[in-house]
Amino acid sequence: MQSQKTSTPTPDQIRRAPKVLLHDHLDGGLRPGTIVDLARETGYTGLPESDPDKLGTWFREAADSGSLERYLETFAHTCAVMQTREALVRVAAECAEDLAADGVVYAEIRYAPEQHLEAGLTLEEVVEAVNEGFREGERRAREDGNRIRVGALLTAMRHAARSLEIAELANRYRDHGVVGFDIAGAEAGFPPTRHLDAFEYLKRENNHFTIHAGEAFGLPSIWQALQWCGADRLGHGVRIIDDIQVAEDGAVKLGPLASYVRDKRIPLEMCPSSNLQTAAAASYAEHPIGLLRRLHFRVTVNTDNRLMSGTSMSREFEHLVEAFAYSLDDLQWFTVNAMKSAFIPFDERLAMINDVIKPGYAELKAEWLFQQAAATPALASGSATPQA
Ligand SMILES: O=c1[nH]cnc2c1ncn2[C@@H]1O[C@H](CO)[C@@H](O)[C@H]1O
Ligand SMILES: [Zn+2]
Repeated sequence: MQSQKTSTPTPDQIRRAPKVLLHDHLDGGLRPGTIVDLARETGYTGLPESDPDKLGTWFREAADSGSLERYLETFAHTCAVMQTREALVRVAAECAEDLAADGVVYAEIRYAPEQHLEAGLTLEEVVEAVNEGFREGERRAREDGNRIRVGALLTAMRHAARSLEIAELANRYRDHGVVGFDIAGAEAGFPPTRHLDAFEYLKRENNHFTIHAGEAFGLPSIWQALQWCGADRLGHGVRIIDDIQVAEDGAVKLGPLASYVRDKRIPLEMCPSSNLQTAAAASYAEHPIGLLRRLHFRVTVNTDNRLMSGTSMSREFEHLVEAFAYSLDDLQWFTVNAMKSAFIPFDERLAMINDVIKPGYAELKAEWLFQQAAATPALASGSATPQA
């Protein structure tokens, strides 16, 4: 009899598996229907479509542009409707609710407070509104029987000049819903060292940060993020592949930067679908995540922008299962990697791994046993005696 133990996880199992998300933009994950509602309520007339389904399609297609710069243009519409306290609370609450319904148990959601000041909110009011929304979403998730914990990462835009101010904001809200800092936006022409003062400040404060690096620009960006700025994690980091040589016989040689990233267990926040849209990778099967996972880099799987990529954590896992035949053990490995790399305290990360993630996967991994028993009713009724 063939064991089902190693069979491919089903979409339903993937959805029920506990998942951890470290790289997801608040302004890249709105429900299309919410964008339409908020545009009406706030008087924003610039939306390209007014029907939610068509608007969702518009975002996916417009973001499917082959360039990070064009991909980022779509955020003008989401940021436009996220300018009031009520809008931010709603978007954040729905974010937590949607992630929890998808089986995400821990998420770090990022956004750039400086992009939400157009209607007169202060930076503090933006952070407090988003925090309120996350708490509301966690509460609604509990009511629905789901469990999720959400922390915020404050992003500074790399083309702008407010990074030190945003880093100070992140530090001030450190024990109040904010768990770290990030820089995002166009990468080419805006190297991480442009914001060195912000990173040096956070290091002096013993605070945590990640840097978008190695997405639309290569090794120099990753090198700066790590060796000049001291990033705890890399947002994307896919281009680390440029420092890895695979010979025809399969022998692998890591260059000095790739060795450093692997040796120091630098977490890579990989976002496969987003990378296909910005042409940082050609297909799921060719995405560097396959090789990096085999080489035991500290790889994590993320959504980046659920709206623009029409994705979810479950969808990202499904794509990878299809491309690389990953098992539940592989999905657990990605999830434990992500939890180890989170910015919350060590004891909480450990409890999440031991008390939530491992038991969740253990339960899923045991399902084949019971499915098999149910599929052989003759044995259960005793009419067929198994041969010893
Ligand atoms: O993959 C990405 N690379 C770089 N920047 C990004 C990416 N996704 C979103 N943003 C940028 O981050 C801002 C704050 O959330 C978004 O408004 C968008 O401009
Ligand atoms: Zn991102």
